[in-house]
Amino acid sequence: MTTHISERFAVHSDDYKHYDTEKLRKHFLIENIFEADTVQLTYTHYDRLMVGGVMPVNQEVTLEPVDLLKAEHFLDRRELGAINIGGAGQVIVDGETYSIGNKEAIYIGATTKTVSFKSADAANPAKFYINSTPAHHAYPTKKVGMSEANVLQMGASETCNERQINQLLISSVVQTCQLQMGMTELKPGSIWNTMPCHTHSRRMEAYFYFNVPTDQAVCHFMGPAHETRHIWMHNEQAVVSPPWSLHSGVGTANYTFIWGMAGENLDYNDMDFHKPNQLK
Ligand SMILES: O=C[C@H](O)[C@@H](O)CC(=O)C(=O)O
Ligand SMILES: [Zn+2]
Repeated sequence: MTTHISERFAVHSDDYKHYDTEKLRKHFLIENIFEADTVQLTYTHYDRLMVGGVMPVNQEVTLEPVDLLKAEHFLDRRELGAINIGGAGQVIVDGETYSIGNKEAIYIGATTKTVSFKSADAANPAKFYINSTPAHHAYPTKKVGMSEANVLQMGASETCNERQINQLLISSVVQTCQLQMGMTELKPGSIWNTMPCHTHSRRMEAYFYFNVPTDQAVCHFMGPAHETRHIWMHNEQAVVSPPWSLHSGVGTANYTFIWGMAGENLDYNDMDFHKPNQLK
């Protein structure tokens, strides 16, 4: 069993505008989320949000403390959210087993000592996409399925942005210190997410795109509204959105993505909107 962890420092928007494709990808794109029987993590210095994935195949995979945290247990001063995008799985938290199926989430509170992940069937493994943030209060661990989620219908087919936003780890559903997570599903024929787009300098955000057909891609947009850039993304890749950046994408087919946020305010709606005809 292995943990792969890398560290990403924060970028200033004045620097970002001079980046070429390679440098943009190096600093913002996270290409490898799932590797069999491995904990894959990226420690970002955007609100210290960690982005990663666990895909248990042949064994139970344990979340082990990493040297970067200098903590006895991974979650001593952190909270964690996981959403399963694969087959049926289990998350074992301090000896208690939670069954987490496809599109289901679990919130794991700070001071938890042990966390491990299992798949029900190695031929159809669970894939837990993970976000973890610093936390200074221990809220209870809670499973959140689609029946507990707060579901929003957004957009319209005329503007190619008809989508369902499943707010899973949101303050009306589960108590967290700063983490918010959910999953947005684009309807067939709709390809634009988060359009009209927005910023929220109180919080950073990370997007994880999946259910992207192998011969298709998603063009993700970032930057201040007057200075946008794009990153072409493939299936099961994540992208970090700094507090100064909008985050929106257009696919060559419909797709699904998980959004996760950290920082100030647990108010999902406190966004500053940018109309399409204001973008540059
Ligand atoms: O701050 C909130 C996030 O950017 C996403 O939840 C937006 C989103 O899923 C969408 O509009 O499709
Ligand atoms: Zn946002």
